[in-house]
Amino acid sequence: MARSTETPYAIETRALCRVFTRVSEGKGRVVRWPGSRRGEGGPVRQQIQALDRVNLTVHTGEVFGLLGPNGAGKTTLIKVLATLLLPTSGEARVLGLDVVTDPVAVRERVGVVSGGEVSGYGILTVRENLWLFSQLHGIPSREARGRIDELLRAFGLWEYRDTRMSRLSTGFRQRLNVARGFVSDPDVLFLDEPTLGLDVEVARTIRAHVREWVSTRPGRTVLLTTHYMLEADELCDRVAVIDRGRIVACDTPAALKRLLATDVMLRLRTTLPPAAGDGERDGAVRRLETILSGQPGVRQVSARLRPSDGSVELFLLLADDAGVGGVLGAIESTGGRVLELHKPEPTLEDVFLKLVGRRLDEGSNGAGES
Ligand SMILES: Nc1ncnc2c1ncn2[C@@H]1O[C@H](COP(=O)(O)OP(=O)(O)OP(=O)(O)O)[C@@H](O)[C@H]1O
Repeated sequence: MARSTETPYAIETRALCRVFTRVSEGKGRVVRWPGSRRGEGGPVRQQIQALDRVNLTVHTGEVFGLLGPNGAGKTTLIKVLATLLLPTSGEARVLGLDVVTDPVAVRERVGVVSGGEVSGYGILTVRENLWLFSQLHGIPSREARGRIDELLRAFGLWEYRDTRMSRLSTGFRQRLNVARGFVSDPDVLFLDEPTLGLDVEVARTIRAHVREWVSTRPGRTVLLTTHYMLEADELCDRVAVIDRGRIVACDTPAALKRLLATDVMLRLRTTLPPAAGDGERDGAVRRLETILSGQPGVRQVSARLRPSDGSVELFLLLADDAGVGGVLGAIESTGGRVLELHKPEPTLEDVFLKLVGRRLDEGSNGAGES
């Protein structure tokens, strides 16, 4: 298919689905693998709906964030868009090009960086690695040299330009990995958890570079996945919240936070009910959560035990202030004592909790397994 110059979208998906089949030993919920007999406990096939009817449009020039817990489907979406995986059904276009019928043309115009992986050759120096990638992309030598120097400086790698990659610390290898994504100056750059595990300063450098790249090179688009709220909030023009393969919300960070404008948020720290022994602590936390969920005006509760001091952190969303007294009374009735109480301004984390019903760091419990 020829490139469409009409589309204002860098990325467009319609009812995009991707299903994986996982074969595992032991008990499963779904289909028995042919050949195994009922009751034998043989291998079972499990269907995992990693992407579930995803409709998404990303405008040219946007930094667009996909925010979701582990297993939500973020990497799968990037792999489909970057033509590394075929969709099971639905449509996906990058720069107007269909990823299924026109994969080569898509690949010529996109770049992919996976923060968790380090690509490159240990035997080559930092500069040689970038040079190699520039030549694989067919960048004219002069242009490549200038760009590589720029990237070495922007990512704090200048000092190490002649050091073999194998001699670099993990953090510097990751910088090199992300810098590599910019060498070909792609029209669309997919960054899968670009700052995963990096220290705060390096993560900030990378975010600053992404911003600058998009603002100084018109027509460039970034789709990044993250489960760092701050990253999504600071860097992204728009954010799609993804959970179990589904997009549950998509808007600017500010508009997403406005979703909570009418709600009252409370963060509390309490003691555990005194009767709870070591082995019963988790049960006691869940009981407290259940009791509070039943209070008038309470829309959402999330409770977590703090291993450091055995206290309980509670996050509550209330319909209005009138529910606060009931919440405090309910905590006291369980024998718990309130140690701290805050009424904070909403963050993207709160939005996520409201939309998805659990915290981002609680994971996905297996995306859309059936
Ligand atoms: N090759 C595969 N085979 C079977 N299941 C897979 C495969 N790749 C991904 N999955 C499953 O699909 C779901 C979505 O995975 P995906 O890696 O896209 O999530 P994610 O949001 O990127 O999570 P993470 O942040 O942990 O990388 C998960 O349940 C995962 O176990």
